[in-house]
Amino acid sequence: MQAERQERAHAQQMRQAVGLLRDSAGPDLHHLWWAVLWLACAAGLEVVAPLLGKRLIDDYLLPRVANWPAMALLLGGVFVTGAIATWLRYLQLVRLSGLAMRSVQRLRERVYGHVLRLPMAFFDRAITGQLVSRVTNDTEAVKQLYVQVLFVILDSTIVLTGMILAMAWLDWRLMSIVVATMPFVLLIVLLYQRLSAPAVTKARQLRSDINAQMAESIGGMSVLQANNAQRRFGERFARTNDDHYTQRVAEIRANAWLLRPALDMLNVVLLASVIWLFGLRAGGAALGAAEVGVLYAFISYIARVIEPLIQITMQFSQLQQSVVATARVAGLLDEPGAPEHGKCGDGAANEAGDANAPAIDIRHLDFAYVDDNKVLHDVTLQIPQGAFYGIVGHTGSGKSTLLSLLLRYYPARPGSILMSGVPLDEIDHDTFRSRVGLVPQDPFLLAASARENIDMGRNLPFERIERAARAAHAHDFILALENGYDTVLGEGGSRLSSGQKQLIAIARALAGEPRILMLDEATSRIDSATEQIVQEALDELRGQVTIIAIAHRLSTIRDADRIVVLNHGRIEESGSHDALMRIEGGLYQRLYLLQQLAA
Ligand SMILES: Nc1ncnc2c1ncn2[C@@H]1O[C@H](COP(=O)(O)OP(=O)(O)OP(=O)(O)O)[C@@H](O)[C@H]1O
Repeated sequence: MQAERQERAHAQQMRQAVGLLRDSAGPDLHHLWWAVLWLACAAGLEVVAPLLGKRLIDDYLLPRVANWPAMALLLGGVFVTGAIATWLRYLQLVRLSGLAMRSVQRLRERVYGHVLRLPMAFFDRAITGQLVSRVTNDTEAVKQLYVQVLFVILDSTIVLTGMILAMAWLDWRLMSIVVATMPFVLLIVLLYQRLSAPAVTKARQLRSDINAQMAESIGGMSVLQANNAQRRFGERFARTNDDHYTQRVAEIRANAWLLRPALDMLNVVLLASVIWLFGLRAGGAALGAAEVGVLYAFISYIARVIEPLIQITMQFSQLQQSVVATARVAGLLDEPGAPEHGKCGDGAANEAGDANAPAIDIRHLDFAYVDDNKVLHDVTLQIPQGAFYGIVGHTGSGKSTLLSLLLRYYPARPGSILMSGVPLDEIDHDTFRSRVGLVPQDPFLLAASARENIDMGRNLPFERIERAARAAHAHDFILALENGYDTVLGEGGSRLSSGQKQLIAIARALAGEPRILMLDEATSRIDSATEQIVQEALDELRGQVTIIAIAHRLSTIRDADRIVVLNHGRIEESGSHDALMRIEGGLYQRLYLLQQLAA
């Protein structure tokens, strides 16, 4: 049962790999046919060389016929066929390598493009290092499939077929001996596969784990060092690395102890059998001239017949690895992308919306990340255009979840959220993203200039970038940097303070000139002075932009038009700061007083 399941999984992986190979080759597929043609010609010429040698021995060397022109012609033939075969192999390699590299390039772009379009829910489960491994290492496996596996298997198969045909033509009985040994080769290969397959799969998985651990540790280095966890992480890494080594050794051992020696032995047995049969035929007498030529050709062929078989078998381990890797890439590509929005909506209405409708209209919204474990319960809320709304609540009360739904990171029930009167799921992607700006809790800066960080690939005119920076109160400190807007901010904006990073993130959001600005705890990491600057920036935007701010620090949203208090996913209270403070024993009042005490 288990074996059957494994077999089915393997067949499925193979189908996925072949499909991906075909797709990624795309318009270059004709190069493959040319490469196969060159390969067939080269292999054909290599089969001809021993026949010319046989002719030389049979017709001129053994009978001692000193026909120099004819002998030179045959020798020259051996040389020329070899030279042309080499040249054809070069041609096919150029085509196949080009095809393979362009395939990898195409595939990488496709995988990266697909990853960019995956819904946020996917990233809740994904491990960064493994994803990076898919895009870099696993796509490379496609090249291996083309250049190593496909090429060697094709080459060897063509050479093998040509040689068997030539041997059959020379002496079919001797050829049968050679062919009879082939099932043994197959048997050895199957045994090897069975022994090494678990180690191959495990080693791949462990390599991915090594990448994941490395990425995780580098990403969280400050936390790791602050907690003095280097030793534990080092030990965990060493264990994974050690397991990887063990699996690789198991794989190499199966190769070294079983595959190569068994196949080499088979080669020796085959040679011995053919020579022995010749001996029997001659019955102790000297061999006839014709037989010596045939023996020469057979020995030449046997030396080459086993090699393609070995080559084919040696590719199986590579084939296994590549198929597993390619199937993983195919699996990633099969992940459904984020839903397409606004396909059925009326474009014009979609673009404008209803100017009199609330900026955000949430109607009886329920939401669960998993099954029926609801995180939001029957949330109903209307946010007028140009209003400033604060959302507060205890940790885990559902604030970020609500924001994620407003940002369409997760699908809300159709029709449960409207933006300017248009259901959120009916607004097309570009309109939606141009309407909404986000300032996340973690500003996420690129290792690029201040200008690029604000622009974020949108190719905005510089005036707009500068206007946004001024509005976010970031302009002055950017100008104070050595190259102003062109100063590279370092990885993750390492050259800036937390507050400055946050201001850049606000400038980035404002540069899109959004109608709705969402702030997710944008002031949680900054000092009171910078918070003051952010507040000033928000004040200046009031009335022009609808602002929805999640804040742990209640001073940030104190002046909001309305503060919504969430408790266990329900709206518990809602009103202005003063109104909420008047609710004796109310949740907001308690939160506020607690913060005052702590301050
Ligand atoms: N991606 C997720 N998958 C599953 N459950 C989640 C996910 N994100 C949040 N939750 C759960 O949803 C609930 C609400 O979380 P949410 O992050 O919305 O709270 P919050 O009010 O923003 O908290 P905080 O103030 O700590 O940021 C929590 O119980 C949390 O465990």
